[in-house]
Amino acid sequence: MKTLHSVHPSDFKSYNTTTIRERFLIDKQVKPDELNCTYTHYDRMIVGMANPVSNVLELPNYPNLRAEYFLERREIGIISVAGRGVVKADGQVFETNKLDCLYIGKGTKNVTFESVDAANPAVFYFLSSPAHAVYPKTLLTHADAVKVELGSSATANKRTINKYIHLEGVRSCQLVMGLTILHEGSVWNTMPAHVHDRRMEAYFYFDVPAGQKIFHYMGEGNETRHITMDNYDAVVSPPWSIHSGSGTASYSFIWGMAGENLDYTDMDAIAIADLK
Ligand SMILES: O=C(O)C(=O)C[C@H](O)C(=O)CO
Ligand SMILES: [Zn+2]
Repeated sequence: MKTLHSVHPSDFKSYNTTTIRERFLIDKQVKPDELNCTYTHYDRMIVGMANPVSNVLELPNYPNLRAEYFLERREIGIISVAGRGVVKADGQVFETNKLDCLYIGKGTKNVTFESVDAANPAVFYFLSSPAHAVYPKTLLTHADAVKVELGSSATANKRTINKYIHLEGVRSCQLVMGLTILHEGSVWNTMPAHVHDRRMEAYFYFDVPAGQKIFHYMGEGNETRHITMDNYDAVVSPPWSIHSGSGTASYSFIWGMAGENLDYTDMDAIAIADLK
């Protein structure tokens, strides 16, 4: 499993595009009949993607976890971003449609991913962080997620936030997870931008139309940089970094965090006028 190490904000200022991409971008991980994970040293979050087509894919036990099985000391949040799928967790069967979310707690020994229809295969994005307690396996449909409307068409940032795993939603030890859908004609996410010193964050962009790009902004508010991203690319955000994007078309993205607390609203906003 690939590893991403932590970066100091002072070092980040000297990074060129290639180095930023090497240190933060998780790209080209969605491949037919493959499950791929990246271990980050940001709150030990694992970022993974599974694209079962004709095979059943099992969540493996990686040697660097030094565990009996993947979820021995971890929890996992899984969101489906394409197709109809089936996730089996120690004999329990969960059927997923696009945008449904499944939480599986610590202590679950066997997790598998499969597609219902190989002609329209499922794509799963998942995040896993260390866990100290067992919370129940829970499937939350997109319809049942808490929705918050933000932004406006006038500022090209009209979007719907869907909260799945959070303090008042599906319970977890550390994971906070949901997804944001940009309305047609809106292209800016997370603007005004923010940081949260108590949590890292990862963004996974999807439903990016073919031939379009996301410009993802990172760095301290007074020292920003960008990288471009494609459909199904993920990027990690250290606690000192803004995480905001603009697309050349509307798109959606999954956000997920781990760290000190489960409070989605614990953010420090940065005024647009102060961004550099
Ligand atoms: O569009 C947005 O704004 C977001 O979705 C923000 C993320 O949810 C986030 O960064 C949470 O910390
Ligand atoms: Zn954030």
